[in-house]
Amino acid sequence: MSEPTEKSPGFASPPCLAHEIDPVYAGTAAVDPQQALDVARWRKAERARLLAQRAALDGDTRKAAAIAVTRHLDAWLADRFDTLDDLTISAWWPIKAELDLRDWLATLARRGARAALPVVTVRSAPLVFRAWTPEMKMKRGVWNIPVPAHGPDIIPDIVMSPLVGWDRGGYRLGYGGGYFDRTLAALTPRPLTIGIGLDAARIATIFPQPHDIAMQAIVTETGMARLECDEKAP
Ligand SMILES: Nc1nc2c(c(=O)[nH]1)N(C=O)[C@@H](CNc1ccc(C(=O)N[C@@H](CCC(=O)O)C(=O)O)cc1)CN2
Ligand SMILES: Nc1ncnc2c1ncn2[C@@H]1O[C@H](COP(=O)(O)OP(=O)(O)OP(=O)(O)O)[C@@H](O)[C@H]1O
Repeated sequence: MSEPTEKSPGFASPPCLAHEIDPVYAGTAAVDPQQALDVARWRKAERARLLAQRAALDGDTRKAAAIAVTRHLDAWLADRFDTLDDLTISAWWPIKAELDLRDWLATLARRGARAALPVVTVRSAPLVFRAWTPEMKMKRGVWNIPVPAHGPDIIPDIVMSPLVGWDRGGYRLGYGGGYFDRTLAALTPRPLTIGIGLDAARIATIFPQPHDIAMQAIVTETGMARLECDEKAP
């Protein structure tokens, strides 16, 4: 499939922080419907390619990548926060060969922080988050993903989101539900956002659309990714 062309500036990676001041980048400018369709089609094919590439990795490679990621995350947290006390950090219950960070997530409670998982309560609406510990009773949510059966909705300080693909603008490709974008758009103040995935999942650009919200940092097994906007790095 050929790549969508960049007819409108709304489809290019915005220059750093341009989305804060320019309606084109802020997502309030008109979108060319044909181009939106082209991008959606292109993303579908890219997603399939990246998911197949990830699924083909052996389990040990994925496990090693997950451990490396948690080392980089710990270094980042230590650098950024004097203490983890009272921090709420959300991650995910792994599906489709995503990196499994659950052991690391479980250590957060012992370190004074709180782990959380995303929950789809309403289709095509923002995610909610619930506190998670390994002992907790779980139930099956959408796509059969286990979610905490009970507990109040909480708002994380840090939202870590799994990446199917990513680019150096900090933009992510997920499963196509738009859940993380909708969730981040709805949260004020916005939590810190960290995308987590494999180095090999990097693509030149995801052709960011007005609804796409860039991650402030991206961590892979090789470390904190260098992003085009240094200002975005937390
Ligand atoms: N492990 C994990 N948990 C997660 C996410 C994730 O990415 N990883 N999510 C992160 O978002 C949320 C679930 N995401 C979902 C994304 C899409 C669909 C869905 O129904 N997709 C449609 C196809 C959409 C399309 O291609 O346009 C489908 O399968 O029919 C469901 C849940 C919350 N939990
Ligand atoms: N803030 C929003 N409000 C309404 N619709 C949105 C919003 N953000 C994204 N969407 C819709 O969600 C759909 C999928 O978006 P996109 O391709 O960016 O998903 P994704 O980032 O890969 O998925 P996910 O975030 O679930 O991992 C798009 O059709 C988009 O219009």
